[in-house]
Parts: sequence; C-alpha cells; structure tokens
Amino acid sequence: MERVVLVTGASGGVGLALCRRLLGEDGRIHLCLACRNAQKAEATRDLVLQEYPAAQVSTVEVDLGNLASVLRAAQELRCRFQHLDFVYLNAGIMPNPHVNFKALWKGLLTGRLLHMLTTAEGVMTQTDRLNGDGLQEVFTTNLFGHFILIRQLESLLCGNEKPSRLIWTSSSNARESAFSLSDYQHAKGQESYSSSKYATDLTSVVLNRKFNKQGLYSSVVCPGLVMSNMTFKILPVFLWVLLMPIMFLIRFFAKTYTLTPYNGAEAHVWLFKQKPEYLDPLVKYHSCTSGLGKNFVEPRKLDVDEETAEKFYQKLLELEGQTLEKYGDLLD
Ligand SMILES: NC(=O)C1=CN([C@@H]2O[C@H](COP(=O)(O)OP(=O)(O)OC[C@H]3O[C@@H](n4cnc5c(N)ncnc54)[C@H](OP(=O)(O)O)[C@@H]3O)[C@@H](O)[C@H]2O)C=CC1
Ligand SMILES: CC(C)CCC[C@@H](C)[C@H]1CC[C@H]2C3=C(CC[C@]12C)[C@@]1(C)CCC(=O)[C@@H](C)[C@@H]1CC3
Repeated sequence: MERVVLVTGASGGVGLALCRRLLGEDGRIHLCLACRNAQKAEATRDLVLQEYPAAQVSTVEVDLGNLASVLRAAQELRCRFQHLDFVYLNAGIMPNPHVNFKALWKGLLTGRLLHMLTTAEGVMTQTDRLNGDGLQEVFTTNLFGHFILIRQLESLLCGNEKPSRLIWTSSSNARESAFSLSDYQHAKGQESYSSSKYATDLTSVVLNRKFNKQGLYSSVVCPGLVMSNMTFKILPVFLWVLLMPIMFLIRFFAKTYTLTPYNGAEAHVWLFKQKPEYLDPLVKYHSCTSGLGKNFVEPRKLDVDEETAEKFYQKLLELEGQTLEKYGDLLD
C-alpha cells in the first residue's frame, strides 16, 4: 500500500528540498503539499512533477497562522485520506528579525562566538504581532496551527495498523530561557521564534508520551543554518552573497552550517528511513554538513524539563478547547 506523506511549508526552502528528496528516496509515495497559497502550491507541484513525472503529488491549502483555515484543511484531508504515514510540520516564520552585531563582537572577545554563530543566542530578536484569532502570530504559525492540525487528524494518525510519524522542524535557536509557561505565546518578549521552537520541542516530548502506545511517534529536527526566504529577510541577499565564502569557512568549525535547503533536509530524510521504535523521544536530530560538504545527522539531547512540558501541553489543550468552541461550525 502506498505511503502518504504530508509536508507543510512545502512551497520553498527546506520544505521544497525535502519533497524532492523524499521522492528520490521512494517514488511510490503519495506526497501532499500543504501550502498557504494555492497558486504557489500548484507551481510547486508542477516543479516537483517536472523532476518526477510519475509521482503522485497533491496539494492542500492551509494557512497555519489562521485557525479556521487549519480546521478546513484538516476536514479536507480527512475526506481524502484514511491514513497519514508521515506529517512533516515544517512551515515556520521569523518576522521582523533584528541582528545584534554588538553581541557578536562581544562573543568574539568572550570566546562564545562559535556558540552564537550556531544558535544565535543573544544575537537575534523579532517583533511579533497578534493574528486574526487574537493569538501571537509566531506561536500560532510555528506551533499551535500545527498542533490543531494534528489533533484534528488524530483518526488518520492514531490506532491504525501502521504507525504514523510526526516530524517537526525545530531549531537550535530553541531556548528554555526564551520560553515561559506564564507567557507561552511570547507576547511580552522579543524572542518569539526561539520561544515557539522551544515550545515545539516540549510538545513533541509529550506527544510521544501520550500517543506512542497508539502508534504515533513524534521527532524534532534542526536543519541547521540554511539560506532560504527566512534567512534572506534577516540580512539583504547581497550581504549573504558577500558572506558566503566566510560561511563556507565557518562550516569547518560549525557543522550545522548546512547552508543549502538540500543539506538542511538531511535529518528529515534520515528520519524517513528509520524505524520509529528505535528513536529517542528526548533527542533533536540535527542536519550537519562537514567542511568538505559531506552530509550527516547528529542526535543531541533535548534540553527539556518533562514537568514543564506536561504543564504546557495542558495549556495547549485549554487553548484548543477555546478554539474548537469558537469554530464549532467548521467541525463535523
Ligand atoms: N533557514 C534556517 O536557517 C532555519 C530554518 N528552520 C525552520 O525550518 C522551517 C522551514 O524554513 P525555511 O525553509 O528556512 O524558510 P522558508 O521561508 O523558505 O519556508 C517557510 C515555509 O513555510 C511556509 N509558511 C510560512 N508561513 C505559513 C503559514 N502561515 N501557513 C502555511 N505555510 C506557511 C512558507 O510558505 P510561503 O512560500 O507561502 O511563504 C514556506 O513554504 C521553518 O520552520 C524554520 O523555522 C530552522 C532552523 C534554521
Ligand atoms: C555568519 C556571518 C559571518 C555573520 C552572520 C550573522 C547573523 C546574521 C547570523 C549568525 C548566526 C545566525 C543564525 C540564524 C540567523 C542568522 C544568524 C543570526 C538562525 C537564527 C536562523 C534560524 C534558525 O532557526 C537558527 C538555527 C539560526 C541560528 C544561527
């Protein structure tokens, strides 16, 4: 029986590279591209079919930052499929990024530069805003929209003969100190991206605890630093081009400088080939590239407190309850 793979944020960057690589691994999968823009989704489908003309590729429209759109997409997917083998929860945003170059300079003097260049700790801030649902946009797009999506797809993911896999694109920028249970949407701070990725790690840990017995397995990956539309919003493209030789040099010391979306998708593709029972739920799988350009995957222990993870999960369930009450008319 064909395997069905759903990829969010499939229209560019890591998501698109992942779709191409997955079809290279197994041309018989049914690939469903989840994109917020229908035209982009069709263009992506055409692009993928040019490379793999015999592939089965469909599209579904979903704006992860808009909960009504997420509920409609879930309804559509429930009608189309009986089972989802893999869901790559990859779409993500980092709006209005600001780089603190002074901090990088200080890092050079204090010996923390390499750490800063790979995690952006103390280097990046963002300005977030409220979306149409009255929720923080980064939290909703990067985590909560995905959470609602998988919860609404539970019948396709849990309790079936075959296991199902969730693979979240997290980040090495995920940091406990950017996250707080009392402000889990990160309305007050300026590190909404870091907070949303830490929240992603917490969520994955609890999903494993609650759903492994029902055949659902969740993993988190970091694609490393990748040149994509997201990073092109951090610095102007010409500056990135000028910095490219330096970044290739940095890669000799920082293996997470994967730089291309193809390399960034290494951990996602590796997980596609693994048996879920053998994976560690408390590990993040990092895509890495050596100085000479060889790709590999490095597992690193997650920095999560399981009690905080459980408390946060309860808060997600509360917010889910409010969401479903608000959009009752969109439910079956
Ligand atoms: N680039 C990097 O260095 C790193 C990236 N990551 C993570 O990797 C993932 C992919 O990012 P990357 O490929 O680099 O960035 P891109 O900006 O290239 O891709 C992001 C994708 O997410 C989609 N997307 C954004 N907002 C929404 C939304 N509201 N609803 C549906 N889809 C949406 C975009 O769609 P559209 O084309 O319509 O904009 C696009 O397909 C993200 O989760 C990011 O946080 C993690 C670590 C490092
Ligand atoms: C490398 C150059 C010589 C200087 C570039 C300075 C900064 C623009 C980068 C240094 C560390 C980078 C970084 C990210 C963005 C660009 C930097 C801040 C990320 C935050 C991008 C998104 C992620 O998810 C993280 C894994 C990246 C961590 C490193």
